[in-house]
Amino acid sequence: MQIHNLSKEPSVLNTFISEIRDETIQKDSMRFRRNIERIGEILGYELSKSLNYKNHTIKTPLGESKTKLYQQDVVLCSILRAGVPLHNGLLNYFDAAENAFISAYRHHKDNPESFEIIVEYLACPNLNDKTLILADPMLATGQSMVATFEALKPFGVSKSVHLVSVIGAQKGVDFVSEAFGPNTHLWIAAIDEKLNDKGYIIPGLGDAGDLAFGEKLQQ
Ligand SMILES: O=P(O)(O)OC[C@H]1O[C@H](OP(=O)(O)OP(=O)(O)O)[C@H](O)[C@@H]1O
Ligand SMILES: O=c1cc[nH]c(=O)[nH]1
Ligand SMILES: [Mg+2]
Repeated sequence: MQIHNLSKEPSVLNTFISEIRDETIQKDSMRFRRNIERIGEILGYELSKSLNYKNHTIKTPLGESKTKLYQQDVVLCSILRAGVPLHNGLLNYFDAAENAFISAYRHHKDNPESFEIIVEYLACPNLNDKTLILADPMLATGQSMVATFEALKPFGVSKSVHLVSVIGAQKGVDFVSEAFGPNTHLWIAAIDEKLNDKGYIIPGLGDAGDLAFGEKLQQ
């Protein structure tokens, strides 16, 4: 897996990351969602540089312009709930992408320290020979990404896989790096040091789904 950690090079992206982490600014849920969306746009732009391009000639009113355009074979799959604003950001740039949605949540069983990933809802187009982008803002243990990819297998074999995430823990990055094959990429805005005993990224930002959409009752 090729890991593209965008925070290695300082840019305006750092401002958006700082705002979603900041315990005061992140309380503005509209700003939180918009910042995740803006980060999705930046990650999508960087990812776009790795796609396949073909020569095209565009007729302008005054002549012809030669350019290269990417192959329109992108399927954008996001993990509910926190994936929704990231999905919107990516879709802002991949206009004609097909879309898949999957619900994968961490179900805490007997104690807050242990959980299993529950996949319930899945809507997905044919993935054969497509460019699959799997998006989830938080890559903590990496189990949600791996469980999602497993659940997508009956829908076909994509020609390439791109994971897109905002903040990851090194442990989760190592886990997906091992689980996904060589023809895969991870596009990520920041990689943090560790997880706490409840599987939250430290320093991270807290609970992305709750910050974007409000607290949910535990099932
Ligand atoms: O890498 P992992 O250890 O699998 O954890 C990451 C997952 O946890 C969060 O989802 P959560 O269960 O909080 O659901 P939500 O989006 O509905 O809040 C997050 O959005 C990821 O999907
Ligand atoms: O730190 C974390 C880990 C999982 N999900 C979140 O929203 N935050
Ligand atoms: Mg959550």
